Amino acid sequence: MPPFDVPEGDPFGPHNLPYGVFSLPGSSHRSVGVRLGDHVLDAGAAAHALGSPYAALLARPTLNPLLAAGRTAWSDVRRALTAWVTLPSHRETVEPLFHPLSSVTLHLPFEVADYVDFYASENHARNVGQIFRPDAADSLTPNWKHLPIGYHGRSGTVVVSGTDVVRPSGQRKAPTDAAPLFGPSVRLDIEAEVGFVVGAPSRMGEPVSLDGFREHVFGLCLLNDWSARDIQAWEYVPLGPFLGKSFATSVSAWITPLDALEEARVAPPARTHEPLPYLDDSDEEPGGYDLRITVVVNGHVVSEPPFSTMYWTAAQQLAHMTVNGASLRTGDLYGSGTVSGPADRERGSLLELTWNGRDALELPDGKRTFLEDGDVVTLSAWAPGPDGVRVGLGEVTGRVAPGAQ
Ligand SMILES: O=C(O)/C=C/C(=O)CC(=O)CC(=O)O
Ligand SMILES: [Ca+2]
Ligand SMILES: [Mg+2]
Repeated sequence: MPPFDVPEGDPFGPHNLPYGVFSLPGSSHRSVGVRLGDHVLDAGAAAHALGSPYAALLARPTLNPLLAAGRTAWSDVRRALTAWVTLPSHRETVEPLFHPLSSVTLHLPFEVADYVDFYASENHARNVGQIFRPDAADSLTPNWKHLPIGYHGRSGTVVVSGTDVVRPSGQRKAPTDAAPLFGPSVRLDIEAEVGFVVGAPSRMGEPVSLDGFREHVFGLCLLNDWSARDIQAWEYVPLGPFLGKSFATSVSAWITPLDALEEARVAPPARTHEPLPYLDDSDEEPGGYDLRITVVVNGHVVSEPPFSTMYWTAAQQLAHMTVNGASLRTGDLYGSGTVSGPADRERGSLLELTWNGRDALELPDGKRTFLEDGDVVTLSAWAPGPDGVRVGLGEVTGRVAPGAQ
């Protein structure tokens, strides 16, 4: 059982060390935790016991102080943690500060400041374009290859993995309906995404360039952008997503630091249009990440979206988000946009997987177009790590609870 002896090849070995926030049974006290195997280390308690200068940053109920501390502190803390969980000399002190994962409650690990969601998968954008705008000349809008399209979402409804999602009610109007109807959504969907967590803030009026990505972004998580397609299709013209998406966004409990994902960096797809200079990453380090996502509905794998296929990178999204001088705050979260690969079973939404409900998925326990009450959706992912060992990205799960009638 000792966490020090985590099996070789474990995706949550000492090469990973994602951060979260946990509490123990019967206690409301929240602590910053670091995952090792199937245990969580009380990072603040370990820092205190070892007399670390980072004890004050880590002995907090949220990751925000650590996020705000910036890249040098992030690297120092990670180096220290790696030593604490691997050096035999620390074992006696640190080992009692681990708790089995099964015994703790995981919480939303940071206070979400602003939330932005992008639209960066070309496969997804083309699929949705064909479904929502079948009469348009091109499935991509004319701006798509020139800027990463996004919208500001609702940060107050970002919830941690495991939180039930109540089916939203709202207006819908199919082209065949004479007038709008009101009631619980009948086209509740998921969107498999990766969320990027901003740590270091920026100043208003000062855009963050592509190479500022690593200075400002701490790490990433998995994100499910729950979407009510019927509400969305009726409301979105001309200002974009609103109530069809603002009711809930789920994130994984573990934030994987960018430093754990060095081996996963890959070049994004070849650009078919030369971007404007502030988005031109041709001379930058590879901005893509090779993350392999799995989408599971009620225990059945329905899709395996490959994040490496995303056209716009997280660094380009950050540069675009701030090019007008908008500032970053600690705890800002931005979603990559739905991840859809080129193959049918690589699509990141039921909208695409069922082609707007036309082609039901045949699951072992029945057909599925959109989500039904009681359905459980789980996104998980891993990335290549050092020496062929995987970096586990944890999971984000949620159950659909019935809406108000
Ligand atoms: O093309 C549209 O009108 C709508 C697209 C979406 O719903 C996707 C969205 O939220 C962005 C994304 O996740 O890629
Ligand atoms: Ca989305
Ligand atoms: Mg959402």
